Amino acid sequence: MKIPVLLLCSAVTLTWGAWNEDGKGENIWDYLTHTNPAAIEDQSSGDVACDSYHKYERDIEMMRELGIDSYRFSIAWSRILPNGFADYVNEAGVAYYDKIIDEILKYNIEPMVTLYHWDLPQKLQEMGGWLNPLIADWFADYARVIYERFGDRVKSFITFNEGRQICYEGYDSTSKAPRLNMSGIGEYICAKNLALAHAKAYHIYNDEFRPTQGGVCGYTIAAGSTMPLTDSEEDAYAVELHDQLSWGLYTDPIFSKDGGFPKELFELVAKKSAAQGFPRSRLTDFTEEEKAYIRGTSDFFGVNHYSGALTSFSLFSPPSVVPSPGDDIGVGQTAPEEWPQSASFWLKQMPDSVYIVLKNIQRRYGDVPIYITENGWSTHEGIEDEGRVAYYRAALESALDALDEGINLKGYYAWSLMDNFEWMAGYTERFGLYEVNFDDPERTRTPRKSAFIYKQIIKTRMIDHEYEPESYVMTIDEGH
Ligand SMILES: C[C@H]1O[C@@H](Oc2ccc([N+](=O)[O-])cc2)[C@H](O)[C@@H](O)[C@H]1O
Repeated sequence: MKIPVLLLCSAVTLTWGAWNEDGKGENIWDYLTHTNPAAIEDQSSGDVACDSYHKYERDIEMMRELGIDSYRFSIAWSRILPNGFADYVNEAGVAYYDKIIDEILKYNIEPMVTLYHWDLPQKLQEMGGWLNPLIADWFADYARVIYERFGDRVKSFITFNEGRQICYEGYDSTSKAPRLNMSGIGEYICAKNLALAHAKAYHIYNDEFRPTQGGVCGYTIAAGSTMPLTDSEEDAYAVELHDQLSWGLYTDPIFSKDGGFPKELFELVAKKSAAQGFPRSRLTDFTEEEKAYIRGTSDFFGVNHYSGALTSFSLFSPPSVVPSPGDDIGVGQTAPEEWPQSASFWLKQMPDSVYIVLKNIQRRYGDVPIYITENGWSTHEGIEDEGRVAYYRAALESALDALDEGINLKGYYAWSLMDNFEWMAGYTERFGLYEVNFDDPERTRTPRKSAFIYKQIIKTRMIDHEYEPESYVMTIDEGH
């Protein structure tokens, strides 16, 4: 089957580097890597990383080599508002993103801009970060600046990248900055504040900017493909609870018919909280007014999808007596040995996984327009990346199966254009179509085998399993 033109094939990266240049303020990842380098697997930081800040011309050349038609990137809040507050706008930061946007548009590459990809200005963290309800207004002020400065040219905005990774990993575990483990409380407070922040940013776009700018504004979560371990009713319910916690907590308030948090999860947390002696539930409900304000505030459903697992109550082993979101649902997961393993412990290649996740989203929210805003595979260093090639071919085939069944899939973004600072894993896991040499001050980029395969898929709109690159020399095709 030929890939329809509506399925864009594009690549994505974060713009790391120049951490303290041209007026940028400190963010929570700068703070974490500088104050606690041991927290990062290779004790590295994003100070220079792939250095997109200085190498953006080469990056755009790579986009043209691949022939992509859209580029998703995030804006660093503290590059635009160094302290997080909108009283002062850093014009040098605005100028940097202006250059990228203008330059990619010249080559007919559409920007898709994420407002928040985990890099909170450190000053705001010191005021409680996503646990402080005032942050909804701080984020809305920031969003307004972004629409004002870039919305004349950017027609696709995403408010948040991955609610759960912001809230659970940052505030209920130590696996992402700011690493505040608030035992079954942090994630739920953060989730509520995030939903309100998103809704405010959406309403501002919708009311003040959409009438003249005419773009779209959406939300992106991470969702794995969950399948029941057995065909028992219990395991089907385990899948439902797992999806409620890992993404429904963030998307039901926006996309479900009635709004608000997922019902079963909400009731379970209330019951568990009472049994644990809490005088009130650890998950505080929205008011009816808030529910109505949040419901319907997304023009599309963005999903970052990588992996999947088999799910069951029988696989759960209680970690400890300390309250936690995982303990609230009591569901465990496993992935069979035979599924290919990437360089990341959490990423295995589940058969038909893109199809399964898209069907799960459709079952939950109907025919909402969906963008796969990230999808990719990690390897270690090296440009021979057969694992990534196999992964992309299978993922795109699985997306085509979903399209065939009428799933409203609008676009596909590969993660990532090039290797980058991979959070707690530092530079030990590589996701790039292009390899970056982090030992080289020039941060030379070299196309991997997967870059040639991806280019061929974009060019022919076909997935040809026999295709091999003729050489490892990349050129820009006419018209790009
Ligand atoms: C590799 C990219 O991962 C994205 O985040 C995740 C992390 C984990 C899962 N998961 O299903 O377990 C999904 C998405 C992140 O947005 C990006 O920055 C990269 O780190």
